[in-house]
Amino acid sequence: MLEYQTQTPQYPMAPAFDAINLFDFVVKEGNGVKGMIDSGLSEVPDRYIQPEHERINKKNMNSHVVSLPTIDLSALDGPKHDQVVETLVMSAETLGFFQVVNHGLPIQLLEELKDAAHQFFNQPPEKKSVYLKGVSPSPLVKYGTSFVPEKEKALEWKDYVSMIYTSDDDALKHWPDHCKEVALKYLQASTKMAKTILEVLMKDLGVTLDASMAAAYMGTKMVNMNFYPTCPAPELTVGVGRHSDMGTLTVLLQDGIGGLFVKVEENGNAGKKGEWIEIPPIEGALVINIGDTLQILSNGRFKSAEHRVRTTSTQSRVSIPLFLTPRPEVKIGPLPQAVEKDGGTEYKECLFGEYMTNFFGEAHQGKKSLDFVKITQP
Ligand SMILES: O=C(O)CCC(=O)C(=O)O
Ligand SMILES: [Fe+2]
Repeated sequence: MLEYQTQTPQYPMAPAFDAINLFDFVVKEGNGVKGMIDSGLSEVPDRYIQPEHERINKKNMNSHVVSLPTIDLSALDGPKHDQVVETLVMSAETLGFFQVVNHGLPIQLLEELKDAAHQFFNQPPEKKSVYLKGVSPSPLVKYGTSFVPEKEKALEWKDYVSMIYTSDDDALKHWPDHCKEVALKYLQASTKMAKTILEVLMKDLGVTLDASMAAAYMGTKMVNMNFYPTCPAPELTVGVGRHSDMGTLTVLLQDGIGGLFVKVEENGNAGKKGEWIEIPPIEGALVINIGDTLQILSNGRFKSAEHRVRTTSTQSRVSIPLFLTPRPEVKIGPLPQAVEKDGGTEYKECLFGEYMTNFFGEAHQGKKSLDFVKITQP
């Protein structure tokens, strides 16, 4: 790993931020949280202070060590095949989060990817703000901060860049130079791995994942690079608020800093219902989580996990998710095989595009996104 140094502050003294000024500086002008910190800020501005119940402090974290399965994916091709399938299915049915090793992605690629993320965000603000929504030279690249800043009372302590995949050529043409090659390799290899995992999970539902289904449910691919600058008071802020991912599967590379927490939905090996447990950083591992779409397709059997990210005061953190989602025109609803097994349907059908519009329509609010299709019993 390279050593990272925060850039020399660009202002000798912290500018006096009032609320509007701050929003313009961070969000509209694209300085991001990183620009705010680099300007010499030493206190968390009001706009970033979370209400008490959303803060991530020692009190509402698990106190005991939990053991989460780390799955050796290469064992799917050997005598332990059935055992690995069982662990994958069990993890998807309970926590909705697991980690994989021997996943086929070279460790060096993962290191290069984290380095590329640091390099991108360590650029001066004007290099990043060219990709702001509305001015970006490409519809495939978007740089921003928080989740939906205009709709959020308290902003998230995070900057990001999103890269949408349409083809290899487009990626190499449009994605930022700093990360395009490595991000594309990550996307290609992770997609292949995620397809294997989806095949296993679908088979358990009695569904054979053919090429057209894979294209339907994982047809949109997007790599994000998240950057969480150091925070002077982590107990007052969140890196990402409580949410579930909207798509089918997410593959996530996190660095060694930690701070990703998942809510336990049902009592089980992983912990007690309602408890937040940390997905510990494991070198060389990738985190996989189930998104809302797979929960819907499986008629509620596989759990899209609620998760959130804590900030730290010591070092900037990076994470790089690959979101695999349906294309907007794809209809999502419980698969007939799952409904037949369960004798009833939990969710109504909708177009994924409609689901997405609703998802981005509000600030992060846990798993509320699923209410959009949930059938409520009279
Ligand atoms: O940074 C992380 O570990 C998770 C980020 C996340 O949940 C997301 O981008 O959806
Ligand atoms: Fe997420």
